[in-house]
Amino acid sequence: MKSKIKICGLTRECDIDYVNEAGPEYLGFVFAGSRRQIDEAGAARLKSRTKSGIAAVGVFVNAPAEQVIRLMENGIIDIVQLHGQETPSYVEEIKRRANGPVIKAIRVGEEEYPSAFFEEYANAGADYFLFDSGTSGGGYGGTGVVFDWNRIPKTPLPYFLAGGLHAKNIGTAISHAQPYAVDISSGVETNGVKDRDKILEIIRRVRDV
Ligand SMILES: O=C(O)c1ccccc1NCC(=O)[C@H](O)[C@H](O)COP(=O)(O)O
Repeated sequence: MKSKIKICGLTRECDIDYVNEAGPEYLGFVFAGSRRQIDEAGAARLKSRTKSGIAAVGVFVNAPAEQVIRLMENGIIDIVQLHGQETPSYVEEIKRRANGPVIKAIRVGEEEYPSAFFEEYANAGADYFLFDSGTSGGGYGGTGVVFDWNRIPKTPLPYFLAGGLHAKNIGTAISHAQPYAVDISSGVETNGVKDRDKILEIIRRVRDV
C-alpha cells in the first residue's frame, strides 16, 4: 500500500494554499515551543482555509490535556500527535475525552525500548506511532536529522516515519521502511519557510514510489 503523507509545521496562509494544491493526507500545526509554533487562533484561521480531505494534526510536547481536548472539540485539529514524554495514561485520557486518533511520537536514538513499552501505548488507545530522530538532533522534533532506519522498532501499530526526509531520500526511505505514512517538515523548507515547489516535488515522488 502507498505511504500517506504529512506536511508539518505550517504557519502561513500561503502554506495552506501549497498543501491544498499538493494534496497530502495530513498537515501539521505545531503547538509546542518551536520556530514553527502556531497559536490556537492562527491554527483556527488556517484550518478554515484547508481543503476537506486533508486532516489537521496538532503536535504537542507535554501539553496540558485541557489544551489538546479544547482544540479537538473546537474542530481546529482532527488528530493529536504527542511528541514529548506523555505517558500511556495521558494517552488514555486524551482518547477518552477527545475521541479522535492519537499518534505517539518516539525519538529513535541509542535507547532500546522493550516491546512492552509499545504495547502499553497501544493498549491505552494510541492509533499510530511516529518514529523521529533522537535527542542528538537537539530538540523534540523538526530537526531535519535522519536517524538509522534499521533501528525502527517492531510495534503493534502502523507508524509515521519522520526525521530529515526530503525529495532525494524519500524513495529510499519508503522502500526500506514501508511506513504507513511519511512526515516531512525541514525538507520542504527554504530559508526556514515552507516552499511550494519542494512540497509539490516530494508529494509527486511519494505518489510515484
Ligand atoms: O517541527 C517542529 O518544530 C517541532 C517542534 C517540537 C516538536 C515537534 C516538532 N515537529 C514534529 C513533526 O512532526 C516534524 O514533522 C518531524 O519532527 C519531522 O521534522 P523534520 O526532520 O524537520 O522533517
